[in-house]
Amino acid sequence: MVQQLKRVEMRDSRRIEEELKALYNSIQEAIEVAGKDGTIQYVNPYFSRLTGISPYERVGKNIFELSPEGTLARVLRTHEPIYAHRSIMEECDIEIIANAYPIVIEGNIEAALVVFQQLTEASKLGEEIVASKQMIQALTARVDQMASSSYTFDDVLGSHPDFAFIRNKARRSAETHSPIIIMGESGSGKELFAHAIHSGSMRSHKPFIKVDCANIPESLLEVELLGYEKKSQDRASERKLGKLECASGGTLFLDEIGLLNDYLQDKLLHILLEKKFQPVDGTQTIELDIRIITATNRDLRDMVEKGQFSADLYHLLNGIEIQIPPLRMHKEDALTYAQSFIYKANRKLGKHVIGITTQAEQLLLDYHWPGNIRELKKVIEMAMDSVEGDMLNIKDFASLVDIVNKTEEIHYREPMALDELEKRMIRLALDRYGNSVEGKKRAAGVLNISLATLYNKLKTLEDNA
Ligand SMILES: Nc1ncnc2c1ncn2[C@@H]1O[C@H](COP(=O)(O)OP(=O)(O)OP(=O)(O)O)[C@@H](O)[C@H]1O
Repeated sequence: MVQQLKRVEMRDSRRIEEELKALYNSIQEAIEVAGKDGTIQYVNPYFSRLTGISPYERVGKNIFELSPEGTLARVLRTHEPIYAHRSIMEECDIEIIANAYPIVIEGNIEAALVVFQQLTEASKLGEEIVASKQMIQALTARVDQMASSSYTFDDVLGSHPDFAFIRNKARRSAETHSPIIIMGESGSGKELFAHAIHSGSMRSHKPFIKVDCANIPESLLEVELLGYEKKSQDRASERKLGKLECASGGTLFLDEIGLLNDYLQDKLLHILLEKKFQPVDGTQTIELDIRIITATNRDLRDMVEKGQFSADLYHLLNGIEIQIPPLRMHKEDALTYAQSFIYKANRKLGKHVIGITTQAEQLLLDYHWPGNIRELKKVIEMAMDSVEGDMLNIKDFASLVDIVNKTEEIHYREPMALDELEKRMIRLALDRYGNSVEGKKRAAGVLNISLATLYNKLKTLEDNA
């Protein structure tokens, strides 16, 4: 019975041996096996084909002598497998990539086996592709972080009821999936609103990508949006990611959409309808997953009526319309903005300005701000450059004084409370003749009141300020 069992075992192990030999012989990878003392026991036919070394030249030699730093010798020393190891096989001067394993029986290392291939251009390319993919993933994560918007609704200052109403509307619309058109004069805060809407949306952790339709030449805008793929003769392809793809998962902000030419309006319309696109000269189809926010300081509806803008595209983009009021319609907020710009400029310039004199504040409130909040920012920054004390005063806003004085005349065509009119006239006269005693005398003369009355009125104005 025992004899019978032994015969069966031997037959089985011979069968396994033969199966392994057939496998090793047919495999298109080089195999080499060394015993625990380093003696090479076996090389398969592919090993000889690849290296030009026959089994007779190889088997029986010791791997610790032939290649002490090679993978087989290292596995025999460490008992640990090695994966995807690149090296030059010195005996035949070919670059190889190898996996090596210990053969362990009942806890003891008995041998080691290495399987390797020549590192061809194709496999090198494969490795490079994997490395490139990893790099792209890392870069995409970085782009997501960098491109992601850093402005929120907390940065959108202003408490005038009309302005607060619009901000609330924008805040609510952020939570929807609708495309949004932001309209408003230049410098009124359209881009800031777009950032805040993105930050308040479900896409906030994804990129916020801006395309400035005004500043990119028409001829480049298509590539800017769609990207391109260029195949050269050596089949290596050059690819530039378009903004539509960069914004994937996030928000694409198309600034000055009114400047998009007919061809691109049409193209954008089809992309939005089909929800996919191909890069310029490319064959690959890319699915579209973005929210579009557009901005314009033009009257798009009027452009549609005049046939200057595609009606279909307008309706597609106009899910929710946000109309930002110009600063002159919420002038009271000018002082809040001014204070925040002073705070930022203090930090930038290392100054310690604490505010604005009442007279200068009045100037800011009187000015009509055609360039809106951006212009106010610039005016404050210029004043911060010249200021000497800790308060911005009227002479830090010299450029505005003349304009305000000229436009006052236009303002006074509108009816207003008599005490407001009196206050403005007194200020106008003092701005013109100065605050010295001599200046006040001349101002009183022009206003047709006594110097004492002027002093009394100034005192009352000061008390009420
Ligand atoms: N409500 C606000 N609170 C604080 N700062 C604001 C506000 N609105 C705009 N700003 C600031 O004013 C400047 C101009 O704003 P923004 O660029 O958003 O205007 P815009 O309408 O997009 O201008 P344009 O039409 O010229 O592109 C920016 O520095 C912005 O941060």
